[in-house]
Amino acid sequence: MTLDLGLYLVLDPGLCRDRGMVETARLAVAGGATIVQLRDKDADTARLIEAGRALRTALAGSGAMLIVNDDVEAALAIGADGVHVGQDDMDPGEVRRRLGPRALLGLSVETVDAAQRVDPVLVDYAGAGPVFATATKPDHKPPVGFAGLAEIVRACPVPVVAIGGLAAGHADAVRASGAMGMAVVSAICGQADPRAAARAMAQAWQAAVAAGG
Ligand SMILES: Cc1ncc(COP(=O)(O)OP(=O)(O)O)c(N)n1
Ligand SMILES: Cc1ncsc1CCOP(=O)(O)O
Ligand SMILES: [Mg+2]
Repeated sequence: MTLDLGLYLVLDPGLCRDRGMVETARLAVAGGATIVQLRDKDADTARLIEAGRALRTALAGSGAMLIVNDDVEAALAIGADGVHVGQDDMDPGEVRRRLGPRALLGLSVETVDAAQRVDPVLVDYAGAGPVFATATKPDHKPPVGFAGLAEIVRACPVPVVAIGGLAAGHADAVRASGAMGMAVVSAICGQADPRAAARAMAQAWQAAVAAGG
């Protein structure tokens, strides 16, 4: 399966509220999300596995990839397409060793220096940001803005998905930075109509790609 970072949904169970992560993901993928990340910072491995298996079943046949945040053991048990880790999580070499060669490995990069250190033999894509300050991740690093994002993209040897405070209206600027997609939490999770929200973002992204080449 080809990696399409275009519209990358990062789930947050709190923001999904009563609709839940599975239904939010299903609607977002119906609207055009290409990747779904299971991110539940309060869940232990057993709970992640339960949630991830339900997500995997719901997304089967949709073409969307399933990535698990932070937890390699859960990703393996779920049969997910990959794992996303940050600079302060597990070493990418160790993640790759435990994951095996086929699964995707995403790594967060918040600075040009971190982007330059990405090993493309181990890492498949980078999540760069936050572009803007966001309440979704209270412990985020300083925002990089679009100029900082462009510098990170230039320095990074793997495709970059931008994250942090993004909405449909940012598609042109994100694309102009050289990033290959937009990762979002609150622009989809907890929205009254996650499918419509995802569709608006996916269409904005596709229009930005078509306009910019
Ligand atoms: C696509 C994407 N990019 C960045 C992150 C942030 O990862 P990390 O820095 O490890 O922070 P937590 O998400 O674990 O709080 C991400 N999850 N996804
Ligand atoms: C997980 C993560 N990593 C950097 S910012 C962020 C949260 C992005 O959430 P939102 O799209 O609601 O700003
Ligand atoms: Mg992490």
